[in-house]
Amino acid sequence: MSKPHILLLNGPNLNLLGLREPHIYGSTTLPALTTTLKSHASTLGLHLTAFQSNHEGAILDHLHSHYPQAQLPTSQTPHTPFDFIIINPGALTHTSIALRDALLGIGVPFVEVHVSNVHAREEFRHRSFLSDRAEAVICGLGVWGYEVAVGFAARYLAAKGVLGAEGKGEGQELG
Ligand SMILES: O=C1C[C@@](O)(C(=O)O)C[C@@H](O)[C@@H]1O
Repeated sequence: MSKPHILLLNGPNLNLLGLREPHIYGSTTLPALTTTLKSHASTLGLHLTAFQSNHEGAILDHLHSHYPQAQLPTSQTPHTPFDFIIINPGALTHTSIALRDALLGIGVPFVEVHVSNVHAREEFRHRSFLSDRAEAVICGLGVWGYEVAVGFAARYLAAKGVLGAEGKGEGQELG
């Protein structure tokens, strides 16, 4: 069985992770985080690819690339289908019906991650256009939240039979 494909999708301004407002988002950069997550995913039997964009349309195009038959901009080639998505949509969380529609359109299960506790911040950050359709929402754990999401993805895919027993990785026999 080939490794299930997890997409790590980061939205606007998350390329500035580790640099922007470190008192809120910490000091880990996106490249460093991505390296850690790829290796964590691999230990769990998953193949993780990462995409970040500051452009809503580019994010939608990337999600649409799930469908090889979709009409994509000529510059974009189709990707292998995703089995699971870990998404931090940044500010698009609070504004983008188009992103919600794209995620629901491709029908791939996803977890919504926020580095900060959005509920302890400005009121406009309390609303999400995605949370009610997410398998889970993780917020306020710092960048560790992404690692938790990878662990969740492994368990979720194992429960669905997409990830073989050899790839479950985490956990131990009890009793
Ligand atoms: O860009 C971001 C980052 C964020 O998604 C987070 O990870 O905490 C929270 C959003 O409100 C904000 O716009």
